[in-house]
Amino acid sequence: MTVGAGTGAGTGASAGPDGVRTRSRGGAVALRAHGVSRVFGTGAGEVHALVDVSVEVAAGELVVVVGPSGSGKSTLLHVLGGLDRPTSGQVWLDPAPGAGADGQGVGPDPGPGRELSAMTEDELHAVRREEIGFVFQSFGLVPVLSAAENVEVPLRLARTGAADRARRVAAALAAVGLAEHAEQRPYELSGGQQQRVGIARALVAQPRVLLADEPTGQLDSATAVVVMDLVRELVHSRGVAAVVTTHDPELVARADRVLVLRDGRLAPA
Ligand SMILES: Nc1ncnc2c1ncn2[C@@H]1O[C@H](COP(=O)(O)OP(=O)(O)OP(=O)(O)O)[C@@H](O)[C@H]1O
Repeated sequence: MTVGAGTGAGTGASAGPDGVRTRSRGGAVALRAHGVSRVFGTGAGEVHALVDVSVEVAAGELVVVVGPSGSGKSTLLHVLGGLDRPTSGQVWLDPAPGAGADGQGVGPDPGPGRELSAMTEDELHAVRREEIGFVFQSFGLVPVLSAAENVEVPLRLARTGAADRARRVAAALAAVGLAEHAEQRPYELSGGQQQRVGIARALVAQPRVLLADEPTGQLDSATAVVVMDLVRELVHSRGVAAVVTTHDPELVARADRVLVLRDGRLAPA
């Protein structure tokens, strides 16, 4: 685990000259933010929720974001996942390695990667549906649907064929240890089981990126550790680039790298 992440003491990590928080595992960069700021206008004035945040996340890397309440963790996740747009700065999926404007892969131009922050709403919808999995603190399951039907939702949205859907839902439920619970509705499952359904749903469409906002916030600490271990195992085995926010120090130990946000800024390592 690398804490602070500026210097990246893990495998294959390095700090770019522009202070980009580089990856700590060896996979290719899957997600990259450069100089991202987000300002909210409120009745009381401007809130600078994110200030000049730069970060890279590699395929197969689990990055955990910590920080006090209001430090910008959820805002960062929303901007990384295309649920919100930065006021300034850019977010890219699949930035090309070594294609930066300065020839070292660290400039503001990432080469032929796809800039999330410049996409139309329709393009963003498609990318969020097909390439980004979201996990929520409150699970976000549809109460009248079974576990299998909840997991199936992203595949229906992607118009995946019925036979393929059935196969992939069964595999996703098996991957989170819920093969025996496919027909149960959320209220018939424990909190940990419900969140495992949420994780299966997030991963069933085989996204490149997984974003989880306090995924264990409603779970007791023993269950939280089991769920986080599952997330870690799936992220590593499937090569997904994952960013997870948490307040729970126990979960931080599961991270490949920890980012600390304070007042919207990444704290130095
Ligand atoms: N839609 C919004 N409009 C105005 N201000 C907002 C909005 N969303 C977030 N903020 C403000 O931006 C700052 C960062 O909020 P954010 O939710 O990202 O923090 P957080 O670290 O996730 O907090 P918590 O740990 O309590 O969930 C806070 O001051 C918050 O009040």
